Formats: sequence, C-alpha cells, structure tokens
Amino acid sequence: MNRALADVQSLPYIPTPQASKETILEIKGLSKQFTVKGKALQIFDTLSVSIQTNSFVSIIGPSGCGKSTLLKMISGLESPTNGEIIFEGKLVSGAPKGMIYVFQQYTKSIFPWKTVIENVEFGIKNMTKMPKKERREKCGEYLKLVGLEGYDEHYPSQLSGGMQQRLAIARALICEPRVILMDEPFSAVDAMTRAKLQQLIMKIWEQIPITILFVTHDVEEAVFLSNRVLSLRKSPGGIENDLQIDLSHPRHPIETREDQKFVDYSQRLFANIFQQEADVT
Ligand SMILES: Nc1ncnc2c1ncn2[C@@H]1O[C@H](COP(=O)(O)OP(=O)(O)OP(=O)(O)O)[C@@H](O)[C@H]1O
Repeated sequence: MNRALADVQSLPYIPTPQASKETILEIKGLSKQFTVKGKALQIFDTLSVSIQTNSFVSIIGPSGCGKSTLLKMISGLESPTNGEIIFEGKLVSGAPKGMIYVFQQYTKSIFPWKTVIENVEFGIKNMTKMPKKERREKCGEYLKLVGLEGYDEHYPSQLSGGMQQRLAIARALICEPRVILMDEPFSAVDAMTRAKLQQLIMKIWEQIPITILFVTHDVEEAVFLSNRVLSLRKSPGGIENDLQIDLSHPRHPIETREDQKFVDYSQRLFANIFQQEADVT
C-alpha cells in the first residue's frame, strides 16, 4: 500500500499540514491577454508568486478577475502571453506530469459509462505493469479514503452530486499528483454536502503530502481550508492580498468558524472584494 495513504487510514490524527519552505511552483512576470471582438482584454500584468510545497493555497477575487484563467495557465491548458510558470524547476509548456486538474463540473472528470471502480482505475491505466488484482486493491483504498467504500459497481448516475465529486477526487488522487488544482470544486452541491467535502479535502491535505491550489468564490471556504489565501484584483489583475492563515489544525466546521481570527480574516478579505466589485458597479 502507498505509504501516505496507509497513514491516512491507520493513524488517528497526525497534524502534518505544514507547507515546506521549498518552492514547488513559481510564477514569474505572468501576463495574459485575450482578444474579445477585436479588443484586447488584459487579465494579468506581470504577476509573480511562489507556491510552497505542500501548501494549501486558495485563490479568490472579484468575478472575472482571472482565477480560472490562472489555474488553466498553471495546468498548461492556457498559455501565458508573457512570463513563465515553473513547476518543480521545469517550464510549464503543456500538461505537466505530477499535476492534476479537478473541474467544477465533476462530470467532466468522470465517465458515465464506467463503474465507480473502473473510473478510478482509469486514473492509473498507464500502470500496465501492475497486476489487475493489485490495481483493483489500490482503487479500493482510494475509494475508502473518500468514503465511497461499497460503491465499486455503481455507475456515476446512481451517485449523488457529492458522491460524484468524491469519485472525481479519488480519481485525481490515485495518480499521486504532487499538485492538485481545484476550480470551484464544491460549488454545485448543497451546503451540507459542501461542508462534508471541505472536511474530506482538509483531511486529505492534513495527512497526504500534497500541494493544493483551490479556486473559490466563497471567502469563508478559502479561509477555512487554506494556510494561505491569494486574493486577486480586478483586471488587469495582480495580487491584491496575500494572506497567511494562522488557524490551528484539525479545523472544525463550527468551532474554527467561531474563532475570532477566522472572522477577522474572512471580513478583511470579503470587504476588499466587495469594495472592488462596488467600484465597478
Ligand atoms: N478563452 C477566452 N477568450 C476570451 N476571454 C476569456 C477567455 N477565457 C476567459 N476570458 C475572460 O477572461 C476574464 C477572466 O475569466 P476567468 O474565468 O478566468 O475569471 P474568474 O475570476 O475565474 O471568473 P468568475 O469569478 O466569474 O468565475 C473574463 O472576463 C472572461 O470573460
């Protein structure tokens, strides 16, 4: 069994969510321009930021400021107009190995015609040297990790939205990425399911060494989950706020939100975004 995964399953609680000082991802002088109806639309202008290994960084900001575009450029789905993105010392020029993107519409990440276990197995289809039995066992471990034990033979249509998103997460994690990029992954589910998914992703990050970049519209979600929040500014955007979130772990869905520091971080970030939106309308 994968050692990191074994840790998650067998140990009661080991708080290891410390981001290292090492840089896994470096964004240098990034600019992005789209042309819309013959007019230039400048999204970023010389944005630079370093992301530390094993950090949980949320990206927030006013609507249309470029959060998704930034994630797409990091994942190689979009090219920058200028500047560089360096992942583990290498220039990103296509989909980098070791980085995985989880879409907001989880249906984009899973195949409806495959069963739950086949969907997860697809994530390691390249590991052809691994015997099928071993592959299946590995898939079972990841399904257990995300709370989908016993649903192996179900089809995605037989699962709730939250369960489908869990499946998308298992499918991403089984590839053992060093970085996972999540673009509003919980926005399509109800509030309770969202809270449970937040707990799940938090548990995974606390105990598996992984760097998470998480785009959300929800300031409180960003503060609750992250050890750092990057709040972007309206186009041509840059970083408006770069905030370290100093809240203890494990984070509790109710108690953490009652912490005065949580309230202060959330209010400060919310007020700034609200002001930016107000300046436009
Ligand atoms: N392929 C594209 N071609 C032209 N314009 C684009 C393209 N992709 C994004 N844009 C524009 O770039 C801007 C930033 O879009 P993006 O989706 O990255 O913002 P966002 O901050 O994620 O938005 P939201 O908060 O509304 O989800 C928007 O004005 C959008 O219309």
